[in-house]
Amino acid sequence: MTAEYRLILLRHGESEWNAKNLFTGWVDVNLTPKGEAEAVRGGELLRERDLLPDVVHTSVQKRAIRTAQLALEAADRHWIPVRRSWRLNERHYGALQGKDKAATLAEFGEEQFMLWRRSYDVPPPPLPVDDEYSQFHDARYAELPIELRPQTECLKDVVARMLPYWYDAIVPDVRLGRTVLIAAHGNSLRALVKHLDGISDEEIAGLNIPTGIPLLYTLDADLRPTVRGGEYLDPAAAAEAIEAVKNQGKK
Ligand SMILES: O=C(O)[C@H](O)COP(=O)(O)O
Repeated sequence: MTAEYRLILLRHGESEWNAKNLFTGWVDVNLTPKGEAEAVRGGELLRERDLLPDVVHTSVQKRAIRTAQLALEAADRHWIPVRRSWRLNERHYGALQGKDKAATLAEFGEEQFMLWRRSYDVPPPPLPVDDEYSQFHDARYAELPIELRPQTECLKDVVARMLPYWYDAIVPDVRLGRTVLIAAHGNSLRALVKHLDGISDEEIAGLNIPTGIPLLYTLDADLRPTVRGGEYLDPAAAAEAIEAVKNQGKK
């Protein structure tokens, strides 16, 4: 019989900087009340579908951590083991961190804006380590060798730093037959989806992940998705929210 494993991806709920339309990256902003409600709804969807996580993996950023906590509370799974890694953090947005998306689009034009936002291998300019929006000296990265602390990243960089965690920390949980919840970010989840679905470097530009809606992947014995793209637990809300993410900056 073919083994089937369950993996649930959850982008954090709306953050304060999502609401303000600012590039965020590694800046540690909180959830808005709407984002908190999205996280709770995400947990309710898990409970309704009997997809109760056995273990949760999060980034070290509070919008993902709090989303996981709120979702697990709503699913009555407060008690499950938690693991966190900087490798699940949002893409470091370099010098764009703290900048308004619409103003950046107006200043640099659509081509450059989309290159920075969605190209696979073009990072934004680096963020100086002493910039007000730099996290280079943040306590949570104190044990991270300085050569691993990014000052900017493209999606290709995120794939490279995320995959070791996937293979070494998440896959062993999946292989044990646990229902694994990953609470992370738009671009760290795009990196994982690219890997799982075998999406090309070009095609990945068109993939957007909405906040707060669980995305279920069922994986076969070789950890390949049985359904390419997985299944959003609220497909109608996901479709609408994906359009909104795609058009950020254009309003
Ligand atoms: O870091 C950010 O600004 C967002 O979380 C992701 O933004 P993006 O959809 O513009 O890449």
